[in-house]
Amino acid sequence: MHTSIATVCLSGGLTQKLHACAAAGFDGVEIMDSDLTAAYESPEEIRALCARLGLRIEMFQPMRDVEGVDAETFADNLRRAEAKFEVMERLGAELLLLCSNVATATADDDELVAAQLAELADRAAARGIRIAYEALAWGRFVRDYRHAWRIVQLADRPNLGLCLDSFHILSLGLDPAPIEEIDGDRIFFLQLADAPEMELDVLSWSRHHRLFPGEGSFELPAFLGHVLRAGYRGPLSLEVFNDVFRQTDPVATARHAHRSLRWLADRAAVAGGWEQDRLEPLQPPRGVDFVEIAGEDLSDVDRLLQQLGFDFAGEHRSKRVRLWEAGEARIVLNEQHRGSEARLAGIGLRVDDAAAAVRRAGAIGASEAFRWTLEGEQRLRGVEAPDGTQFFWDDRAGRSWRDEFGGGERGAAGLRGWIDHVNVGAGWEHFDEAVLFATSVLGLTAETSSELPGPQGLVRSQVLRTPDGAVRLACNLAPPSAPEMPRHLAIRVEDAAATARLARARGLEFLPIPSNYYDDLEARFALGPERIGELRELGLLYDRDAHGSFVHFYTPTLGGVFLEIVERRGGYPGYGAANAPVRLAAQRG
Ligand SMILES: O=C(O)c1ccc(O)c(O)c1
Ligand SMILES: [Mg+2]
Repeated sequence: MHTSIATVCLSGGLTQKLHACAAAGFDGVEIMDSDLTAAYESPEEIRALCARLGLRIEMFQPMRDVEGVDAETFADNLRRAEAKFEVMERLGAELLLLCSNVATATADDDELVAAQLAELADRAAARGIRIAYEALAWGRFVRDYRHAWRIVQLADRPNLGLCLDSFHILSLGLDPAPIEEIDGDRIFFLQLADAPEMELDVLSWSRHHRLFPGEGSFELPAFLGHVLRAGYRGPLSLEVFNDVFRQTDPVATARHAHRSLRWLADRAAVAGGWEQDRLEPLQPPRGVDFVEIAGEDLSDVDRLLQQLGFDFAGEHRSKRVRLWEAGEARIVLNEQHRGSEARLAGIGLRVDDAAAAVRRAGAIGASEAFRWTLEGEQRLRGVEAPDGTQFFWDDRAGRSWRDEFGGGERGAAGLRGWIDHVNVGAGWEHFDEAVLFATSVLGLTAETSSELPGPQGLVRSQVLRTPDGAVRLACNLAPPSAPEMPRHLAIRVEDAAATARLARARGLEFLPIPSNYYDDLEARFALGPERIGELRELGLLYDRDAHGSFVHFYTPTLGGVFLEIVERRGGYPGYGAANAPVRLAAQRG
């Protein structure tokens, strides 16, 4: 696989972008003329920089709105083209991207369009330049790649072919299967972009909301399969117009972009049954082994866990680390982090083959997590998520690392629990990347995202989980005004009311819930005075759907973390989303 990326995906000046592309491991770039025009470096200097960085200039987009116009306009377009061919020669670029005319075309006449493209191609041929014609979804007359292919066939020039762009094809709902009927040698270039489902005009959708493969709702592995089966062997090039990626660190974005291509090539290889570009198989985790909270002084978290009914399971024999347990729920408190307040720092996952998970993560470009490990201790290996949360894999069911803890008493307090879900949060600049990380590295499945009303506006929320629900992460998009939203850990218990009563008796204060909430609850579910009275007295939240019911409560926030206790009855699949506004408002105080 040859990888390429359009410079329009990244922020910064052209030379900065090129350095970022090279550092991320791309083999080539597509350059948009606006990037070159705004650069102080000459085309020769850009060419030399690319050569030094080991980047091929795969394609250059120097002009638009060329074909389907009257004779006078076309004559001027040819003059423009000659000037741009010269720039391409200086740049060392031999493939020119020509988008279908969106503005100046006056004739819906394939013969005329083909004749004009043929003339342009002949002039380009004299300079050794090839032209890739791309149907834009909002083209004046040419919007469908099959239409563009008919025109290219009519023009019949060896140096005129197609540029296929997944966005223009899939956004219009066009069937990608007939791509296989196109002669693969005439597909000169392939641009790849994903996108979320949206009700929006296609131009705005394309210019602002494209995503890297694996982050939206397009079936890109299947799409790529069609293109490869047509015989295309050119580079896979990302062309992602997105306001977030245009504002964030280009080095980080380029790495993120490269990871998305590795993911896509692997998925296409698996679906298509070919060996090339395969990664180690994805391993959906079997469960959560532990959750780690880190900070300088976690004594208030100790108190909280004791009040909730967790057992103190011991201190680590050589590190300032403590273990608390409630049945299958294991919480590690790590005080090796000077100067930081409590935060949710890591998650241990159980998999069948931890070494294979680490290899796959490395191949896809995830950063390995660093962890102090002393002689004789189990080495936990894992990776860092885009927001810095560490994920560790263990295939020994947690027994060996737990043996490193001593001096506690397991089973004393008697609370039985499981880690139900972990809210990992993500800043606005990491959200889409966090989704790709969870699917491509952790082997989780993304559910459709939803929006929860909060006191500072809607909070975008994305659940990532295993199909069996053994591992569930909730990723909430923090608003720019509150980038450090607290994260939380939800413990599932058999009886949330009993847990709440005991915790209250041990002095735990809950997040206060407004009385209006219980009036509303009674109106919605007619639970009866006794049940409502109990919920109100204990400060519990409630939800119900066709599958079952959900009772939960929240602890106060300690530093940057809080806990939630949940009880699921029947097959209730959700997270009490209806109660999120109450919780978010209560936490705001
Ligand atoms: O939005 C655009 O103008 C634009 C330009 C070049 C492309 O390849 C494309 O897909 C869109
Ligand atoms: Mg394109």
